[in-house]
Amino acid sequence: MTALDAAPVPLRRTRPAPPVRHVHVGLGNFFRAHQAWYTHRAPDGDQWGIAAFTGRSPHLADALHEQDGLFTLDTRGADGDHFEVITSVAATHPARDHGAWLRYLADPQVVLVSLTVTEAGYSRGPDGGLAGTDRVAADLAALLADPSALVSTVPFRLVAGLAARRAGGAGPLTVVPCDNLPDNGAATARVVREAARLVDPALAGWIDDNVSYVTTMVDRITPEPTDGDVTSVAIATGVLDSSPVVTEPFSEWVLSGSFRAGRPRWEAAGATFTDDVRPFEARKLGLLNGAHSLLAYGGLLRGHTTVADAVGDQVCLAWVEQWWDEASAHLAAPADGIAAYRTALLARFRNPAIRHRLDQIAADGSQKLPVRIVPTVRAERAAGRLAQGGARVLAAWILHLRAGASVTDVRAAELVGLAAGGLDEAVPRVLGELDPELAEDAGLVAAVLSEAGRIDRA
Ligand SMILES: NC(=O)c1ccc[n+]([C@@H]2O[C@H](COP(=O)([O-])OP(=O)(O)OC[C@H]3O[C@@H](n4cnc5c(N)ncnc54)[C@H](O)[C@@H]3O)[C@@H](O)[C@H]2O)c1
Ligand SMILES: O=P(O)(O)OC[C@@H](O)[C@@H](O)[C@H](O)[C@H](O)CO
Repeated sequence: MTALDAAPVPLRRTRPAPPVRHVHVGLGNFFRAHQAWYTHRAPDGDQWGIAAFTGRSPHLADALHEQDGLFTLDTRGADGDHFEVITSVAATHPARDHGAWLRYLADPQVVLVSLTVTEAGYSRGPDGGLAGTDRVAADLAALLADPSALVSTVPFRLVAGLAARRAGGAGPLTVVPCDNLPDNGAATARVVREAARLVDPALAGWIDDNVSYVTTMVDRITPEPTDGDVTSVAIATGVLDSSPVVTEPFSEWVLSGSFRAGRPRWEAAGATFTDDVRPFEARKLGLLNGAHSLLAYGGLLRGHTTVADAVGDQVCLAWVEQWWDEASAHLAAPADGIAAYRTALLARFRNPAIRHRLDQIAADGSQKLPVRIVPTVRAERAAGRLAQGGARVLAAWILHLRAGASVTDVRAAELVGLAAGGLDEAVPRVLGELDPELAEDAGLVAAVLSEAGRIDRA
């Protein structure tokens, strides 16, 4: 008998939601499987309700509002599925509900803002400063005209909220970015400071004095859920949840920095607090995310759909191992620790219950390759070597861009144009967009061209 032999029960709260003291931007799958889950498990989690805003589309905010912010986390491991209803999300809002955003930020009870807005969401230019995009210019003009105007970029949403906080005398606050960016605390501080200075230098000074930025390494493979997941959760639990999340058993959260006005006891739920996140971050970005990007571009070219499919292909697996050898040479961790990490990663990639689509991972290569692949390519060059595995990832990305129609990237139109035409000219043109020095390195350009030819024949 399945739970669905009876009519499925709607998901609704039977107890009051926790009081909101934490606001999140980027209500999506990863936030729900990770930060919301840590707070749910923290011993004082019932004092730390989260108000979560979508980054753009209202869909998930509306769907979760219908079920009081509750959702089912379906953790899929070798021993089957484990279901938990997560209670920490007290309220959900679409991005356009800017009035609610300003009210939360002006509330002294709210002392944390976390972010999962993708690498592209930070509006960073190539040097890490605030990008000179049309959206940034539009937000600046809007805020100069009206401090409560609706703005869309993350740096200006934060600046608008912090201006409301300063006006309301609500005191210090901590920002906790949780995207796959190296030194994400400093990266966030920089774009917020630059945006604030453009709006009002005095506000920028207040932010410097009252806002801290924590740096984090986050890890939990969380694919986009499918309609089938809604059905399988309903069958297994008897609960009608429109928006469950599927994730893997592994989870890691490493944080560093000071919290100006408190936080949940996330360490009691498994988070690690340290003085230096960098070794954790370099290992994860190079080994996990670097291999993901390799499998995404190389695996899609070889006709695969998911990470598990691609890593089951001996050609892709050999590519991953070669990439890992190159990346591992530049990691600070001891060799036995890296070997164990690689073994564990392979098991995570092979998890047959996690359908992590390669096209999801392939999005925004222009933002991901500079932090996942280019540091190893540069370090290998500095060591007098040419990273063949790294060159292969760059080649696979350029071939992916040349396929054109399926490219999802904040810079898609521009990059697809640069990647078109004769490959000999296209390779240095595209590499130059990642880093001009790469395009001037004749040995690297030749290696990328050669790998592009090999991938086509593999
Ligand atoms: N899914 C994972 O396995 C995983 C693991 C570790 C870290 N992350 C980080 O979390 C991010 C989100 O992943 P997800 O799986 O939750 O994706 P998702 O698509 O479920 O949610 C993404 C959220 O970010 C918002 N967003 C997207 N682009 C934005 C932009 N330009 N500006 C503002 N908001 C924007 C969306 O509106 C949505 O609210 C990733 O990009 C990554 O940096 C994800
Ligand atoms: O989430 P993105 O788009 O930054 O990258 C895709 C994957 O590499 C990523 O989500 C990993 O699954 C994750 O970083 C594992 O913790």
